[in-house]
Amino acid sequence: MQTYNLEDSYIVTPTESAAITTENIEVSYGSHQVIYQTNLQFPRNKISALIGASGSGKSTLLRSFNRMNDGKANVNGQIWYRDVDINDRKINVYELRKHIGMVFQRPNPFAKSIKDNLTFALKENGITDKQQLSQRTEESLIAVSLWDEVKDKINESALSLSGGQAQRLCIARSIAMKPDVLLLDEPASALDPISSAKLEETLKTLSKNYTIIIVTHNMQQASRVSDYTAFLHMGHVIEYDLTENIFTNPHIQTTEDYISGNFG
Ligand SMILES: Nc1ncnc2c1ncn2[C@@H]1O[C@H](COP(=O)(O)OP(=O)(O)OP(=O)(O)O)[C@@H](O)[C@H]1O
Repeated sequence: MQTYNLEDSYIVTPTESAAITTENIEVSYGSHQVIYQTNLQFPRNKISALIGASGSGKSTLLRSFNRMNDGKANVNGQIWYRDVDINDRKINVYELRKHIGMVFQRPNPFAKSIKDNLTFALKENGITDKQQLSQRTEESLIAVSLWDEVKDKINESALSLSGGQAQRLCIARSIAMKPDVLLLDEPASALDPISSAKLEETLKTLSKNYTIIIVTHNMQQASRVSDYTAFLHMGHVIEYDLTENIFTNPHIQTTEDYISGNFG
């Protein structure tokens, strides 16, 4: 692979107000540093994509935003969410994750009914009113365009759903808790193209009410779905800009080479 100057970067500050701002974030697994000096602002109610070759650090960076690296990696620097540094060790991680939810690569519904998948965490958080539980269930399923597909089998096992439906259920499960921010780590990589397209539509709709940060390997997906894109290379954010600019008019050679398929 061609050697690039990793200090060469082009990072914009979005004009919209930020939901999450990182300040000098660095992440290491033991002595292996995998994220370097990251300063990014992720705007509210927009979709931001993290792209880059395998091993560039996308998932590691994403996982810092709701403390999923705790116990695995050292994260230094600040991550601001509503004037709170969520990287502060004193933060209640359980509470934090009610505000910043995460959906993983493989759909992982609980082996419970569709309804129980959605109400489980709500009940754990003290919501017991049946009408309220039903309303949240319906709202969350409508938000991910799953309600019409499952409304007649809400008490059946979630394990009977297709991969695409199960992934949308997992997103519904996250938003049932009414978070602000949704982190998605390659949510479509295990889905067929039709389910993947449906998921992209869902994300677009959800971005009216949620801030979404998505890791994706799929550049077409990033260009279709996201408003902003950060390109990572060997743990460095090389370029961060409006998605349209990244894909049509990148400022840095490394970005251009990556998006034109010259490596990765
Ligand atoms: N739990 C871990 N322990 C040690 N090293 C890890 C761990 N997770 C990731 N790494 C290392 O951190 C670096 C970045 O990995 P990460 O998974 O964040 O990259 P990525 O860009 O998301 O890759 P991919 O697209 O393949 O998922 C890699 O060198 C990887 O081997």
